[in-house]
Amino acid sequence: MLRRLGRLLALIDFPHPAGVHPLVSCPITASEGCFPSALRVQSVMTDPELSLYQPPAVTRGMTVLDRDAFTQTVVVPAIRIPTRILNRLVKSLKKVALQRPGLKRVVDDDEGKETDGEHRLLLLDPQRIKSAESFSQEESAALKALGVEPEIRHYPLKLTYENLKSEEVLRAVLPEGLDVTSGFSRVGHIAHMNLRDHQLAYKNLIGQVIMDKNPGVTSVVNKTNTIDSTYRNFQMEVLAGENDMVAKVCEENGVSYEFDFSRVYWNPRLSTEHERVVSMLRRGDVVFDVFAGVGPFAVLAARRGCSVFANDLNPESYKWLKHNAKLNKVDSKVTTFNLDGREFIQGPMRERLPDLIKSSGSSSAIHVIMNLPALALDFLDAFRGLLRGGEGDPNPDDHVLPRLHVYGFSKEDEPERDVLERAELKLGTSLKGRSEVHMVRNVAPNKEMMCVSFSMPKDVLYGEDRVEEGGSLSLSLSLSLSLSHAHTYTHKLILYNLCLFAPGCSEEPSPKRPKYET
Ligand SMILES: C[S@@+](CC[C@H](N)C(=O)[O-])C[C@H]1O[C@@H](n2cnc3c(N)ncnc32)[C@H](O)[C@@H]1O
Repeated sequence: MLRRLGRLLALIDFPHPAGVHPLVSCPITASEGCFPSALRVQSVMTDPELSLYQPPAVTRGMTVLDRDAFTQTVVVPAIRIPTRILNRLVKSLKKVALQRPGLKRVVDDDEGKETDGEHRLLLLDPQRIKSAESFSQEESAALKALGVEPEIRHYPLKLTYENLKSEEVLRAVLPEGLDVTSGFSRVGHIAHMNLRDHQLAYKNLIGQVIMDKNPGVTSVVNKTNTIDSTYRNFQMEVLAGENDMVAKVCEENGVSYEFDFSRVYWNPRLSTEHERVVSMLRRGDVVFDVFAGVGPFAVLAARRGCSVFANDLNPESYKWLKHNAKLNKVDSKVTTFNLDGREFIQGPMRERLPDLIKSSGSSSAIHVIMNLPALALDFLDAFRGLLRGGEGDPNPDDHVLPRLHVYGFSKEDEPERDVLERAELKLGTSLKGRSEVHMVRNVAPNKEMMCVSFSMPKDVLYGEDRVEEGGSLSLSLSLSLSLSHAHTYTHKLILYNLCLFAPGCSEEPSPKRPKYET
């Protein structure tokens, strides 16, 4: 029967009515023998731009998901293969075989039934196979070698919601021409989306589709504000599924974390960065994690054999930080604090540093991690004069001093230079020759997340410039540094004029206006 249909199709090129997409066949509410539309396959086969699925018009603008409305019968090319060589040939034709979620690509052949199932049909991708000539040389050779005619048949295929990809469903629903991007971050059972304005009218349907199409996702949430809260957590709205925000994340390295995603900071895109920094640590090293969150650096470092002092201001992060240390059986290696970062540096860290510096050397090192990119660089002045006049050697070797890894966002053209200069400005000294800058990731158009790593200069820790909590930097020193680092004429001029009023500010000649800058 199918062969007869195929022959018929090869002869007829039906015109399709205006406004009807040539590929659109009939909704499945009609019987499978709904051939008038299936006959339009001729046009389908000649238009490479068309995708297999062209949604029924009733799906456009849908806001409550009606899965049945997506069902459709399309006609796809197929090749008839003797069952005994099926496996061999399917392997040779795998590049052109139809690939669809939940669909079998090898189906019974009506005629095969008559001949005791000696033949099956392999369904082919209509984008790749339009006629017998579409097969590649290798594919044609494989067919020839096994004695199979490359004759293309036409198979009416029932596509249901289950066989569609999420983009296909959303493209069918959302207004034509608008972006349907359905990307999300996965945090345990939660899919976390960031919908655009034009998608909001369809938000619950989008959530449901994401849940249907991604096994293991049982909750879909949408971010409802930008991440500008103190604790760096998102406000979110549940679009579909359960309202359980306590997620369990199992990382590839065998570490698990649990936390309430609605109340703490967690970014699945940082796992490479966590591993990069922790790979620099050695067993026996000491780590101070100033903005630890729920512990992705701290727990990983402790698992590597380091002693960790981890701090976070958010009481909820602190709770899960302790929980995660326990969960990963490193609670004896992680001491936790619930303090402001500056208090942590000037309190618990300051108390421990003299002894640690005394005992650190070739076998162990001290690391300080500061991952709060919007603000961490501003906390660096807390190290100025931190150990001045205290216990311990006031003149230790450079290599025993802490190594810092400080994160910062930059929107400048030269983000490496920008974050390094901001670090120098806050420390009141140059980091020339003792720092590295790493680009972590692009967080938004023209906004980079950077990490500056450097060994803390002795003169910062033991120098004069003790800055108490809430205190200000030495104005003259800051101005001198910024003046020597300013790149634009305007910037230089402002700083130069401020310097004139700051006693002790280094005297640089008045900046010259370059020709190209106004
Ligand atoms: C960007 S998150 C980083 C968390 C974790 N280190 C990571 O890599 O995923 C910054 C963390 O700093 C905490 N935080 C914000 N302000 C703080 C402050 N002043 N002192 C200490 N922690 C703070 C937030 O609660 C948040 O957990």
